[in-house]
Amino acid sequence: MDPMRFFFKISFQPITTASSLYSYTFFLLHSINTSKNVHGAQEPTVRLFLYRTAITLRLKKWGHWVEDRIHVHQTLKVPELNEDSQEINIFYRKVSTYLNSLSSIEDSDFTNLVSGKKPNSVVLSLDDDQKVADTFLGARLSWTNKLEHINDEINKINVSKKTFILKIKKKDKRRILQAYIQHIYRAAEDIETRCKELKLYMNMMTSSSLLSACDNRIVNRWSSVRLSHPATLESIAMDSDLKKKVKSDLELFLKSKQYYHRLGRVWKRSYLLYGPSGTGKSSFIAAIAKFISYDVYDIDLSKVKDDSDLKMLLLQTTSRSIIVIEDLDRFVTSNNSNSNSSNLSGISLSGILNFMDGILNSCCGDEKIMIFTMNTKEKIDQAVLRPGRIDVHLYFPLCNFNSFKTLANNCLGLKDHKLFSQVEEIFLTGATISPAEMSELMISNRGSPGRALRSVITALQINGDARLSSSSGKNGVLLPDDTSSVAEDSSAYVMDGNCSVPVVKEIQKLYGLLRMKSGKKVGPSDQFSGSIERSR
Ligand SMILES: Nc1ncnc2c1ncn2[C@@H]1O[C@H](COP(=O)(O)OP(=O)(O)OP(=O)(O)O)[C@@H](O)[C@H]1O
Ligand SMILES: [Mg+2]
Repeated sequence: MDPMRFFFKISFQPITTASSLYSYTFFLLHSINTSKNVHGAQEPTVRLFLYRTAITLRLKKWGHWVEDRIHVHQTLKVPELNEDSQEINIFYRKVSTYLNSLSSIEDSDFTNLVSGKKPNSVVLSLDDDQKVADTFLGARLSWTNKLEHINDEINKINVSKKTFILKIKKKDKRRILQAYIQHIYRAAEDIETRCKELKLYMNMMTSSSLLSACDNRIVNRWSSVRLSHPATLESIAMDSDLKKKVKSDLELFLKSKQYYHRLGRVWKRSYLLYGPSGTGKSSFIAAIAKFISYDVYDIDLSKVKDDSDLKMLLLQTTSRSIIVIEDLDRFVTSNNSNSNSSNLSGISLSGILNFMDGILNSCCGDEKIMIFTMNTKEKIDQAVLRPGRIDVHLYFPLCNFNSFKTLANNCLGLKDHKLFSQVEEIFLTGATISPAEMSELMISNRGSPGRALRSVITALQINGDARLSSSSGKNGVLLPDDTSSVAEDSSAYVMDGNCSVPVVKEIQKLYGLLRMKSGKKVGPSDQFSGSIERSR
């Protein structure tokens, strides 16, 4: 046989099974024998290694065979349907998901490939009567996917019954069975979460007729679509350290069920994303949802009738989800705090505060992330921002040179270009632009990177000029208490209420401007494109 053809035939099988290993051994030895071996001295070593590995595997298999004959085993059945109710046995589903994820199924000589739940995904699936091995806490277990055909004498039909059969040593059963079942549940839930198709839920308007028609019934207030937003954490232009911190914060949250429960707290975490328009806040929410595989419940407050309607919406959310309220600053401002009302007719400020941290959060399944977005947090009622209601504050700034580079890489595939230095110099003058505007310029000129960068430079110059002329009324000094986007930008540096850093930033900008006007080249500023502030 042509060795290359043989190689292609076997190369899709993992090498870990004995049979595959024999095939590889055969192929390699065949190649060694048929080709002129340039490494002639190594041939015996390779041959020895392959024989030794294959023999070890075979001996291991025999060892298991002998062990299986010596020990008393017990067999446990997991039927697809519950015997009494004939409803689906949930544990059967979990076992199926779990077994199909085992690495030993990949090693089988034969297995099925079926389409997964995500578009274009393919997953492995056990075949009828196929056996698969597993190990847990040092015990060896064997599963069989049994399909029984039963003759139903009464109804005169043939019925197929699917069952998973677990073979376990009697001595191991008492020691590991309970823990093993919990392990299967946990692993299957993790896989289901990762593989599920994400959904975006939106609240529907409550019409009075709908409510009166359903006086005594709970109406589902959510409608859902597939969450198909293409943003990922990788595609968001953001300070890389900040991105890492957010990722590890989320990962820690996911692992902290016991911790939260021990503290007697609801297992939830709240984020505030704030910053000018077009800086990626909404895209970031979609990216987080994908990162942790959570559904998103997007609450449009203008469609919420009153406080109890808001409570009902929360009650109808499921665990492992992200609850989002966008543009909260439009609805809750500090002016309303005395009147205990929001800018919405039926919803009170206390209704929103209770929504954020109230007892209801514990009634609708925990493991929730709450995300609120706003353009500025200056005018928001401070009660909204207190720790517990908002755990992490994330600032989304306008573009700096680093985020420009990320966008140039994402949109134009450019890692470097001769015009980069010119872009950097303009950023040092304090000129800036939103990532939305920047990416739009790049995408519409993607056919010519040079033209795209020149259009970015022009846009930055125009924005810079506009900023200069607007600040000239203040003797050319950008004040830190300016409530324009500069003041917003400066809050990225406020950690634990220290307000001295923004002034430094303004001086840096002014310095950059003066250096550029005098024609001298300025080194890259150490700008930080975002911040993570924790309120604990
Ligand atoms: N930091 C960023 N990285 C990558 N793309 C971005 C970023 N910011 C904005 N964009 C792009 O700009 C567009 C608008 O972004 P997005 O809607 O997320 O902004 P936003 O902050 O939510 O704005 P608004 O406050 O007006 O709701 C999106 O298409 C997104 O891809
Ligand atoms: Mg948005």
